[in-house]
Amino acid sequence: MSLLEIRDATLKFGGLTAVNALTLTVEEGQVFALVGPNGAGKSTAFNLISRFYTPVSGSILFDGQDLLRMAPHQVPGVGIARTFQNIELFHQATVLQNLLVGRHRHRRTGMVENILFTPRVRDEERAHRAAVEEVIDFLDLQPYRDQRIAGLPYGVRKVVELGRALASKPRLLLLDEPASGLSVEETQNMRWWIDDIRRQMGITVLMVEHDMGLVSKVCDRVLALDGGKKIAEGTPAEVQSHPAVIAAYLGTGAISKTADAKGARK
Ligand SMILES: Nc1ncnc2c1ncn2[C@@H]1O[C@H](COP(=O)(O)OP(=O)(O)OP(=O)(O)O)[C@@H](O)[C@H]1O
Repeated sequence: MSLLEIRDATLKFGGLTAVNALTLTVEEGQVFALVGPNGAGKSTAFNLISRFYTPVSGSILFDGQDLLRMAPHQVPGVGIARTFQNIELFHQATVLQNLLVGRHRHRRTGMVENILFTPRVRDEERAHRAAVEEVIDFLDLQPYRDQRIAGLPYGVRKVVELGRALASKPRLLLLDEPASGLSVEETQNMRWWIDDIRRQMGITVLMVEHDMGLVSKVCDRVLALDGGKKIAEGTPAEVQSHPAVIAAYLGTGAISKTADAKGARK
């Protein structure tokens, strides 16, 4: 059974079909990318999986479970975590506190136990701390662990957001433009982390990304959208050289520029 199966999903905003009969299958252990020019429907597809939007037709199954029967707040509980195009963190809280938020889905103790700070609460707290410290080590966030988000550079915030998603120990990680706004060096680090997230942590990754250099290095499979429709699917090389993809990007120059820039630093 595939980990994620979207069948014929369509979403409209008024008269605009943002996602048009999208069919997509992500296998456990894959790193899969959704690409396409601006307005192609990539973020909308992500928001369908997160259940922020409900398709007018089609189905979405996660590990065989019908995601469309779930409310958005139930999605992390089945093992799906995500990052956002515009980083979503608690700016006045520290890195450690933000990562602890990621542990929310694993909390088993109730409000009364927490007020009384029972031994069960103390044990649970220790386990959450240990899980978060593991993520801090993995992402080299030790120098920032007690700093507030508000004072951190953009590139570090981006890593913290990734950390918050990882702290929930998901089976599927949705990354919305993980390289956007990052320097060449930070993008390189992101590449290693995505590789390690798959290899060491065994987490499946589905990402939206414009940087074709990053996509071609970390992804097994790529699906290209344009105008809400699938126009190509295959390996990064197959999709990049597909005539429909070249035509969709024609004029934006994005696909060749990003590939050239990353190729140069290889
Ligand atoms: N909340 C909304 N209300 C109305 N139209 C929307 C809404 N969100 C997105 N759209 C439209 O739906 C289409 C797909 O948008 P979407 O944000 O999914 O594209 P995208 O591929 O993620 O683009 P980008 O790469 O610029 O983020 C676009 O035409 C966009 O203007």
